[in-house]
Amino acid sequence: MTPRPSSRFMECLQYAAHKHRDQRRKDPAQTPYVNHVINVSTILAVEACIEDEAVLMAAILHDVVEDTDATFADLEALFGADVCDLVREVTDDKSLEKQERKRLQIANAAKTSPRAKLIKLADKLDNLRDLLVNTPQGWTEERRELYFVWAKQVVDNLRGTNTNLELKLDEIFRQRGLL
Ligand SMILES: Nc1nc2c(ncn2[C@@H]2O[C@H](COP(=O)(O)OP(=O)(O)O)[C@@H](OP(=O)(O)OP(=O)(O)O)[C@H]2O)c(=O)[nH]1
Ligand SMILES: [Mn+2]
Repeated sequence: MTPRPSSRFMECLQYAAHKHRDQRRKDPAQTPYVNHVINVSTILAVEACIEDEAVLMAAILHDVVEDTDATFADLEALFGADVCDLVREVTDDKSLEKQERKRLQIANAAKTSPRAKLIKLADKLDNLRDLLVNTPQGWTEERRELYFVWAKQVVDNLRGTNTNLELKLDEIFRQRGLL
């Protein structure tokens, strides 16, 4: 029988689409924000062949606490502690200065659990694929280049997690002369 998405997974999609409904990405086309989280979960399912449903659900929810009014308590009540804890692992503390958040992403990457590392790798892969073809609104070329350099530092601390995703990221870093 053809597998179908679980009700839990569908509820995640619906919840993320609702919470991110007024947000747009920074690309010139102002893509709906939810496209990004769908991309991240799809990268994990299709390109990394991940079947761990909590990981695929957490990928859909990975920016919902960082960027909307959703709380970890909401996620735990709706989707359970396992999914909630994964989202917690990949959520930046928005109360910190931006430079400190960027530094912590590099430092914390190595300490993250293997399942959360998968989400972080797919997140960076989607952001970098976008940056290869778009310059976010208001960004200079230099800022775009610095994002590639910073993302490589994060990815370097996530290695040994998924060969396929790491090969695809390395292809991008090679293209940008960083490898
Ligand atoms: N490439 C790209 N990025 C965009 C776009 N729109 C929003 N973003 C987000 O912008 C972040 C990078 O911009 P920065 O200036 O470094 O960070 P900031 O959003 O905290 O100011 C990425 O977050 P991140 O911390 O790297 O990851 P995450 O927040 O997605 O988890 C990415 O998700 C877009 O159109 N293209
Ligand atoms: Mn993201």
